[in-house]
Amino acid sequence: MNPIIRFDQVSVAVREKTILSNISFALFPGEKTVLCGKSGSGKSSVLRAFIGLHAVAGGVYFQQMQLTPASVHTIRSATAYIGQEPILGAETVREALLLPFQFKIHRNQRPPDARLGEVLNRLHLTVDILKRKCSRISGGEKQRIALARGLLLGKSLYLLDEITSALDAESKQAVFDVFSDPQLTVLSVAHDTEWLARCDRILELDAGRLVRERTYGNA
Ligand SMILES: Nc1ncnc2c1ncn2[C@@H]1O[C@H](COP(=O)(O)OP(=O)(O)OP(=O)(O)O)[C@@H](O)[C@H]1O
Repeated sequence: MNPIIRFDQVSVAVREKTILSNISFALFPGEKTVLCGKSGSGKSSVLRAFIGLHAVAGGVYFQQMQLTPASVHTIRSATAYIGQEPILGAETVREALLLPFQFKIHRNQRPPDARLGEVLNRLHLTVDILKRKCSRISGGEKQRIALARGLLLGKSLYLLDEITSALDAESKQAVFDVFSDPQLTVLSVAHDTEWLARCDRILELDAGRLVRERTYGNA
């Protein structure tokens, strides 16, 4: 089986400062992997490197395809990247959810309202949020709306940056339930021990280096 994500000796430098150093790992279909480590250790940079937001030295691969200026669009289209403060790109939540379906490639997949409600409920949100302004919803709500958009598009690869840190217990459980789906592959950043316990693998970073790989409970 080929990995969905592979980093082969990846380094990233921003303005001559090395922020990732020689990172190698692979993520296989259906796996849930979490990056942990101190603040500033490079966790979010790993996610950003995968979607081409950093210039990288070394190889970043999606399936067998290397990340290059020519492939970056394909990689982004296949991935649901949920950053700490997602930009939803629309005025209302309904518009944000339907935004990708305006484009030709997804036009005939436009979900009916019932489907929007179903996905929102799965994430412990109600349909009332559809008419709210994106500028007036919380960071945790924005992340769940970005997640809902990924689910509506049928994406199977999720890059999640601290998506449970701002959530109450019920919303967090809803997110856990969504990602208990064995079809979904997840590369996440988290500190939350409950999230770590649900992941197959924990990659620990320290000062931009991958220093340890373990499963929960195995120190
Ligand atoms: N665009 C950038 N320009 C300059 N420095 C950057 C940039 N992006 C990241 N860095 C630096 O790279 C290092 C790693 O940042 P990163 O956001 O990946 O850390 P993190 O482990 O995710 O931190 P946190 O847990 O606080 O979110 C930090 O020192 C950060 O200041």
